[in-house]
Amino acid sequence: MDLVAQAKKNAGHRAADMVKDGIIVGLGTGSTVFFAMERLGERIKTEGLSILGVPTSHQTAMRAEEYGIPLTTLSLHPVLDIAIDGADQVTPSKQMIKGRGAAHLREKIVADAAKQFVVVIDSAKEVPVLDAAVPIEILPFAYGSVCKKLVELGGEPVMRNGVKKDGPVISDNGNYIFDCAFGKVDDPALLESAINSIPGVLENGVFAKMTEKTIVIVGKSA
Ligand SMILES: O=C[C@H](O)[C@H](O)[C@H](O)COP(=O)(O)O
Repeated sequence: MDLVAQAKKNAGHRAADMVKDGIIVGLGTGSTVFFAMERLGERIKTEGLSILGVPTSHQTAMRAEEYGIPLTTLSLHPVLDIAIDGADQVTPSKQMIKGRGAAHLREKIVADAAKQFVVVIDSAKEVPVLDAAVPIEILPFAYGSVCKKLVELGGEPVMRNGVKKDGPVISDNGNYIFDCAFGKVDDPALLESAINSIPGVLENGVFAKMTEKTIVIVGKSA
């Protein structure tokens, strides 16, 4: 396992070890949170840990099945005790950009529903200022008018295309994903609200308003 994967595993396992018996856990999407889920699966088998997970993507639901983590829904459990998730960039004030895997719409819903948001990263994700392109989930019907408004906001929206599929990535919710560069983001909360105020935007990957309940775990590789 390379050093980055070791750091991700360390972060994921530390987050999973924070999980107490009998709680409801939001399960994010991505390579780092999958290490947390792997460890939760081990704890279920070896310690008899009893939890229910709320998955944020089809892939996470499949991984949960593989690791033996029982699942529930937000309709049955609208309040979660904890959500564990990865991120693409995180600042010292715990504002972040997420959505490399196009799962940020459900991830933000699940994080918002959780009392505590535990973010697991390796040190390459730590940045002084957010500057990555912001993933934005857009209703296909509205992508033209939304892109025009994003340009007016100072962004450069680029449709995310499939790797082993021609044409646009279609999210788990049936929508398009655009990656929109804004350069350095001086006020992430303002940008998050401005993007979401455009009709046709379902959600964007700036997570700037959950800092109080957020704990960031930066994994170590040794
Ligand atoms: O849509 C994907 C998510 O926001 C991921 O949590 C994020 O991209 C981090 O993924 P990874 O842990 O694989 O770097």
